[in-house]
Amino acid sequence: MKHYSNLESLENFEATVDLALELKKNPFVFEELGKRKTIALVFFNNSLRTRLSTEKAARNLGMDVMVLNVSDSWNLEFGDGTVMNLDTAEHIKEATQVIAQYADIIAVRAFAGLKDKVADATEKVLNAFIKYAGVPIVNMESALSHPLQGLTDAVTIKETVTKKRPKVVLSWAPHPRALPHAVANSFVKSMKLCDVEFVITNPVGYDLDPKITKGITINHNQQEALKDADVVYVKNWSSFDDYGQVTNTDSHWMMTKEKLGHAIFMHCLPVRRNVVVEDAVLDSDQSVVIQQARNRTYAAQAVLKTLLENIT
Ligand SMILES: NCCC[C@H](NC(=O)CCC(=O)O)C(=O)O
Ligand SMILES: NC(=O)OP(=O)(O)O
Repeated sequence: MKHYSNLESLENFEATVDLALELKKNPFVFEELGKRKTIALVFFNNSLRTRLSTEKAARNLGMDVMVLNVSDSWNLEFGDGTVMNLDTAEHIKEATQVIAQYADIIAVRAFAGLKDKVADATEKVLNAFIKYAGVPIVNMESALSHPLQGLTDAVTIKETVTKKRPKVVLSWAPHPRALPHAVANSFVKSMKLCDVEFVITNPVGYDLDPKITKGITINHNQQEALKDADVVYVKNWSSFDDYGQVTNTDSHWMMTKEKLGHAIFMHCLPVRRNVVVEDAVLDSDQSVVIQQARNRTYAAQAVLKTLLENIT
């Protein structure tokens, strides 16, 4: 694996899930691997979990860590041949190569703009790093995917659910803001790689990219979809068809204790209480959201270990 840009980058998904579970038991066994190696974490957007868990993962492997919030740096230009006499002070071509002078691995977070479907699909920021930096790149949530989260979610289900071929439901929830599709996309891809019965439920007009959901049951009736679920993963996303728009805020789609039944509750966090999910769910033993956040460290560590082995 040269870069971790999406879940397909992994040569062996199942082995990586198992590696993350091993690393959770013994986090420091590879602490020599990353010695004298540096990772730069570059953020174009906010973060709590990804920022801290990726840093912790790198430190567990003996790496040095640097963090750059792009909002503290120069305004970046992405255009080709632009006459840069306006607001942008530095071109992404120089910026990526310069960061690579200080870092052996670069991890990048750059969300979808949600204004232009075609533009978001080009993964402009992630791909610029891959094209120009010349070092391995890790996706910390891009326009279309959040593969560190998708990997974590498979790890969390594997360690929590003992039932063979459990029923997993991805259930859309309302949200006041337009949110990206990345988390949902990577969860779908992750579940396609796991031995589970997988169903997606969302309102009409909120179907995810059909190229990603191909072969998966989408049920627009939430009650029907949730029947006999073992795992319920809740997430909001904005409309894909009416790209980036919030066309539905129906609170009936909020997850409740009653709807959850006997299932465990998952969410990538951050989550809006009593909008996306009611308190009674988050405050119950059925919620594994904190365990999920913990597992982010070991999923990131499995990815970084694999990348480090290829550069040493
Ligand atoms: N990285 C995990 C989720 C990040 C982002 N959520 C958010 O922006 C929530 C912000 C809010 O609730 O205002 C998303 O859905 O992709
Ligand atoms: N789940 C997740 O990626 O959280 P942050 O956005 O806080 O990093």
